[in-house]
Amino acid sequence: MAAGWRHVFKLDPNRALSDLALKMICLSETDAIVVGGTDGITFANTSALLERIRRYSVPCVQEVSDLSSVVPGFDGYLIPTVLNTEEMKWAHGMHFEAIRQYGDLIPWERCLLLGYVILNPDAKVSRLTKADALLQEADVTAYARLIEHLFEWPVMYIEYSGRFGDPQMVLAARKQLKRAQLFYGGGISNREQAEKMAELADTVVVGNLVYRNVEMAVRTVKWVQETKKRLTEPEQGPATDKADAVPLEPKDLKNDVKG
Ligand SMILES: CC(C)=CCC/C(C)=C/CC/C(C)=C/CC/C(C)=C/CC/C(C)=C/CC/C(C)=C/CC/C(C)=C/COP(=O)(O)OP(=O)(O)O
Ligand SMILES: O=P(O)(O)OC[C@@H](O)CO
Ligand SMILES: [Mg+2]
Repeated sequence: MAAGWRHVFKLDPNRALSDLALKMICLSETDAIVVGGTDGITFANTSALLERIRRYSVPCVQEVSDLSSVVPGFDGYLIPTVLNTEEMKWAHGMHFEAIRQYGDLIPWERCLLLGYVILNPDAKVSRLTKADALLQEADVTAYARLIEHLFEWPVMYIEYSGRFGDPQMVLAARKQLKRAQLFYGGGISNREQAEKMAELADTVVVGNLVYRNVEMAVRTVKWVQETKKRLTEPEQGPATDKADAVPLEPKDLKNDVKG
């Protein structure tokens, strides 16, 4: 579901967004919109936001943080699980309860597990989940290895929600992840920050900036996409002067033929 996402916006149903700002976000050419937040998320405000986003063709998924606010009709469902918490309910307790009650109704093929490592101790989500957010690089390395090799989860999410994170921490995760997709989110507010995290993470999440400066938020799409393009497309060498180029001999061509 999320494969190929380079940039996503996370919109909070508990915050006001004008029609114009929403239009700018939906037409920004971001890869997807994630609807979710930590507090004040209800069925009513989530469905109202989904209805407004559905005026546009951008893919839209819900990040489930509370079972009572799951709304049918999203393209997919992101299911967070927190690794660096000591409270079992945020790791898999609430998930167990959800599946115990509604297991027959869950569209599994449209659900994607996000393995959160929360690194900002002052974030709401950190306080909510009682995360041990004061980690060392070696801890992040270990969590990344756990996700990549033992759990074989699809996504590791480095979460700094509300403040820009330490690129060294993201790099520590990056070095371990080949199969799993790396999400980064937290405090992206300018070009330098967007480009830095786009160099390290597979998917960059922009949230609060939408509510502070929507024009700047829209520009992060281009900065992330251009950084990714620069990293994947080999640099063009100096143009060859055709007059100096040595023509291929028939034997060279023959050597190229397989079989
Ligand atoms: C019929 C139909 C559509 C069915 C779908 C059913 C479905 C998808 C079921 C899901 C099954 C399932 C296993 C659900 C899990 C249930 C659950 C409640 C799990 C708990 C998830 C969890 C660990 C939540 C903790 C909070 C968290 C990690 C939130 C992430 C989002 C986040 C950090 C947002 C930023 O929040 P914000 O408010 O913006 O914060 P700031 O103030 O810092 O900006
Ligand atoms: O809101 P910001 O700080 O941009 O963080 C984005 C996202 O990671 C929040 O879950
Ligand atoms: Mg927020």
